[in-house]
Amino acid sequence: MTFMEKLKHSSQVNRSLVCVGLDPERTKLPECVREKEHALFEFNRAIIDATADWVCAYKPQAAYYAGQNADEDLKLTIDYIHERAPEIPVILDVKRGDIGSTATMYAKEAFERYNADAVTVNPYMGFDTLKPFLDHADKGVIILCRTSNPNSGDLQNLVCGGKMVYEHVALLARDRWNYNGNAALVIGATYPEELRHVRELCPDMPFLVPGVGAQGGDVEKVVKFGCDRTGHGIVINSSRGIIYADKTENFAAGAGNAARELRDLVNSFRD
Ligand SMILES: O=C(O)c1cc(=O)[nH]c(=O)n1[C@@H]1O[C@H](COP(=O)(O)O)[C@@H](O)[C@H]1O
Repeated sequence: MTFMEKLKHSSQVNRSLVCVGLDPERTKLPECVREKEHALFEFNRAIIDATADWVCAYKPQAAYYAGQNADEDLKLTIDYIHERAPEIPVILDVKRGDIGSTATMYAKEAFERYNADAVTVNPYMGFDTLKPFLDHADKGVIILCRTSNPNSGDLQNLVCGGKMVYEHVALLARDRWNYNGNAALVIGATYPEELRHVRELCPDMPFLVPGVGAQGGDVEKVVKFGCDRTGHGIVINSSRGIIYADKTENFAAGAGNAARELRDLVNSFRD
């Protein structure tokens, strides 16, 4: 199955548009797992077991593993998702972007070394830096368009050629870059009007929408403005809001409840 097929299937089977972000920080883990060998993986494993019925995707952010000298925990985590919940796609969040020869190695890292189903990429350097990812027709390539952070407008809202930079990205991703039908966009939940606008520009593209939970994005607006005409088309990511919902040894049950509650809240706003 391709990433796009897998995502459609998982969101239907679990009736969910929710993605759990697996961004564990060692100092924030409950004491009962913090001292274990492969503590980040052990934490993730319990979270995956507790949330697998409520989500359409998982999204580990690679910096949490690279920055804490825990690449092996990332590999163990992705392998575990494929084994425990093979219908749920894994989005490896790395936001890569570099010249073609280097990007080819980044694509190998994401799709061969880590066996991810999709990857996040940065379009700043242009098409030739995205092509090594887009050439993998079975994998999803999720392109930063209008990001959730406070200063995302510094560059993304600049007007050139009569359009804002993020609008150019959306149109390129919809048309020229989507030759394999595997392109998607990142639009932050913190910018609902931009989300509505990009949905108008790109009626059929999937969007990864981070920024609910810890960053305060409005879930109702995300659903109302972001869903496509079939009531799908968005993957709403929450990381800290789910994985740290309960900071005690009951963390996994807390994460399971938080994921189910977010799924139900999202579904309550769907037509
Ligand atoms: O590509 C992303 O996932 C991403 C894009 C963006 O615009 N904003 C954003 O927060 N993210 C990621 O989404 C996650 C958000 O985490 P929480 O704020 O804890 O839910 C982190 O892994 C971020 O790196």
